[in-house]
Amino acid sequence: MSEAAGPVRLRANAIRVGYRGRDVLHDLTFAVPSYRFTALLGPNGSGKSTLLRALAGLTPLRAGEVTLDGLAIPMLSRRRLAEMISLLPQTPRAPDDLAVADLVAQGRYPHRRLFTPWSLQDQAICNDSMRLTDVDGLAARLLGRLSGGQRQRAWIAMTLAQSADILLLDEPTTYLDIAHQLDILDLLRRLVREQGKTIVAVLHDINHAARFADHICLLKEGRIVASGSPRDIIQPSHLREAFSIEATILHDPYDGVPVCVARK
Ligand SMILES: Nc1ncnc2c1ncn2[C@@H]1O[C@H](COP(=O)(O)OP(=O)(O)OP(=O)(O)O)[C@@H](O)[C@H]1O
Repeated sequence: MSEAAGPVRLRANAIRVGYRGRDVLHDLTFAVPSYRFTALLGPNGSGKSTLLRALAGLTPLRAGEVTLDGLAIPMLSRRRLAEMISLLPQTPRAPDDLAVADLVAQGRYPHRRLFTPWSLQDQAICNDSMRLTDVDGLAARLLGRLSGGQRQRAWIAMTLAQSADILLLDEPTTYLDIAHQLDILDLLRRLVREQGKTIVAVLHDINHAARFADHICLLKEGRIVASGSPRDIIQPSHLREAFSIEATILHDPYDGVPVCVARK
């Protein structure tokens, strides 16, 4: 169930990850579908953030390996990895007195060389990233003076400015109002369709995953319980197994997308 049907660039092979004495991911294998938008869903504590960090090469593995284009991640330099993979963590940190434009410019660091001046291309990419995330009007504002949602969009802009092929996003819609949630999810889908990005995003909203993702990977207690298309995964049996909920699956009369109505 965990194998992707299409091409695969990023792959976790039987990875075991833990903190102190406890394993959190148990010999988990996951082939990230390339050029697709994958949603990671699962209950709190099921290991979604841990898996995302492991895919980004930021977590020591107790067993197994993560490979990018067939190479184990430790074989790649930090710079090379950052050119290929951009991670937006769940709670990113930056000084409150940093301006939005300066945060977004940080995204360019893997592409910059010592003594190379900031280029027009760097600036154009940052401007584009801010425009796409609707923070271009906030470029001069300090992070500490933004709302939670504005700050989250600034971080997404920084993640985009990195120009990586693979984006790993931990709860990118947190703090966003419904219109901005839909904007960001639509943007992610367009980045996949129009720019050939590969995206894995931790989402908590089953219906957003059903509507926007091409692929859903359902985690429970550090294991993948189901992985496949939204239609295959948004099923009462899978949702019961992962979340212990009773779900009724309807279909949006407008476009037929599955809609989950959940009860305990
Ligand atoms: N730095 C850490 N030190 C110790 N335990 C940790 C650490 N980070 C995560 N854990 C534990 O690992 C397990 C998986 O956590 P993880 O954050 O990956 O889950 P998650 O599915 O992303 O959860 P959530 O939906 O709540 O964000 C949890 O039991 C958590 O308590």
